[in-house]
Amino acid sequence: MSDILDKIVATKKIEVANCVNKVSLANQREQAEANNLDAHLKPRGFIQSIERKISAGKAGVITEIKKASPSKGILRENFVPADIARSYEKHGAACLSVLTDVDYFQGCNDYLQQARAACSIPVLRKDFTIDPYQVYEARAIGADAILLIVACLELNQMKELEACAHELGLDVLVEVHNAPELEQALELKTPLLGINNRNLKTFEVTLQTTLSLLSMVPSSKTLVTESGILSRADVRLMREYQVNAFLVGEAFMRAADPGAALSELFA
Ligand SMILES: O=P(O)(O)OC[C@@H](O)[C@@H](O)c1c[nH]c2ccccc12
Repeated sequence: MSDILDKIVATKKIEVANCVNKVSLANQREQAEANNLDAHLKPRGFIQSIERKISAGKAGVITEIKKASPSKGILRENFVPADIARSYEKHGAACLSVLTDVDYFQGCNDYLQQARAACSIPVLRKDFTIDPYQVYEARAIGADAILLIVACLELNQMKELEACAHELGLDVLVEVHNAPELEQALELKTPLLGINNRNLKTFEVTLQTTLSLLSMVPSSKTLVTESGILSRADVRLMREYQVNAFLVGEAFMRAADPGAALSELFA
C-alpha cells in the first residue's frame, strides 16, 4: 500500500531531477562553498543554539514556519516568513525550521531565505532529503541544518548524506518514529535526534511515541520531541521526563502572533 511518505518521496525524486537540469550540482556546490565564506551566510550552529538554551535550564525550541501540511491543509493565511521569524526570535526561539517542500507543504526555498535574513538564529531546512544534491542546495540557500528522515532512507544513504552535510558545516537532525528506526539513527554521528510523534504513514499523533522510546536514547544524544505539542500540559509532561528540546509548528502557525504563542506555551 502506498502511503503519503512514499508519495512524497516519489514526487521528490522527480523534483530533484528537474532541479539538477536547472542548476547543476557543481553550481550548487560552488554557491554552498561561497556561502561558507560569507559572514551573513556561514553556518550558525544549529545544535549549539539548542544546547545553549538547555544548559541555561530553558527549553530549546525549534519553531516552525509552515504554511500548510498534507494532514491539516492551510494552517495560516497571513503568511510572511520574515515577520514570523522576527517574532520567534524576539520571544526566545532557539532555532527555526522552515518547510521548503512545494508540493505537499506549500513551502519554497525563498521562504527559508527570507526567514533567515530577518533574524540571527540558525535555520533548519525542513524537507525530504534523499539526494546529496539537496544537501548542497540547502547550504546554497543558507540553511544551517538539514533533516534526515530514517523512514525514507537506507542506512548507507543516510551516512552519505550526513557526511556531505558535515563537510559543508551543516548540522543534522535525524528523525525517527519507532524502535527499529531509532537503532538505525544511532549509527549516525549527529548528536541531534528527533522523535516524531506523528506517524507519517497514517498521520496519527501521540506523545506516547516519545515516551515509549526514551529508554533507548543514549545520554550523549540531544533529544527533540517533534509534532503534536499543543498545550502547556504537553510541555510539562515532556520536561518531567527530561525532554528539553521541542519542534513545534501548528500551535504557532494558527496563532495571530506566533512568537507570543511561543512565550505562552513555554512560560
Ligand atoms: O505542526 P506540529 O504538529 O507542531 O509538527 C511540527 C513538526 O514536527 C512537523 O512539521 C514535522 C516533523 N517531521 C516532519 C517531516 C516532514 C514534514 C513535517 C514534519
